[in-house]
Amino acid sequence: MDLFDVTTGLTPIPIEDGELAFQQRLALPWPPEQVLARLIAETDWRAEAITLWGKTHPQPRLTAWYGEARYRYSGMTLEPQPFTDLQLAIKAAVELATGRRYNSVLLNYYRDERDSMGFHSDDEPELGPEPAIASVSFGAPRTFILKHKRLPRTVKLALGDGSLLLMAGTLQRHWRHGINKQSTPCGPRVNLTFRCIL
Ligand SMILES: O=C(O)CCC(=O)C(=O)O
Ligand SMILES: [Fe+2]
Repeated sequence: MDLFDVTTGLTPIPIEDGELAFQQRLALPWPPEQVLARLIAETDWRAEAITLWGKTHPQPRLTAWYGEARYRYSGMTLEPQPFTDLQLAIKAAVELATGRRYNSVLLNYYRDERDSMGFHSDDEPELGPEPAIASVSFGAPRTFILKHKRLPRTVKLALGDGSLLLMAGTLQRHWRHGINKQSTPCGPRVNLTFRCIL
């Protein structure tokens, strides 16, 4: 099956050493601002700690892990909570749009312009060698930055309200991605990355 079949509405973004595809607006039964408000209110948000240079800090955003599988990253094991009805509805729309199945979701809540996500690859062994990771964003647009691990290449994408970004193929092996703090004030944003834990 062609991952980028035009009938999915996903448009490939040409990139070396990986696959990326983008859809401005994922088809959902509710307007994105309603989904954002419900995700903020209904998610069991956690302020996980990170250790940098031997010092422990709260992560600069809130997170939550839902679905059917345990997840280990950065030395933490996240026990999942069962998918909510809203997450299942978003997951169904994402599966239809991407032609792939997912069994888990990581939610990130960027409360304002000061929240961020450090550069990383989603390359944990339990995701498999060429994971499909579907990223859905609600709320304030933020700039998603991809940096190649060896080549001097940077790709910037504005991930707007209700958008869908699919990362696939060898992308995680060759690129890191992250979201920087920004100086321009902005409202809240919630991002969901649907994954398939093997
Ligand atoms: O918030 C985003 O767009 C990125 C999220 C991300 O990279 C992740 O959850 O692994
Ligand atoms: Fe990521």
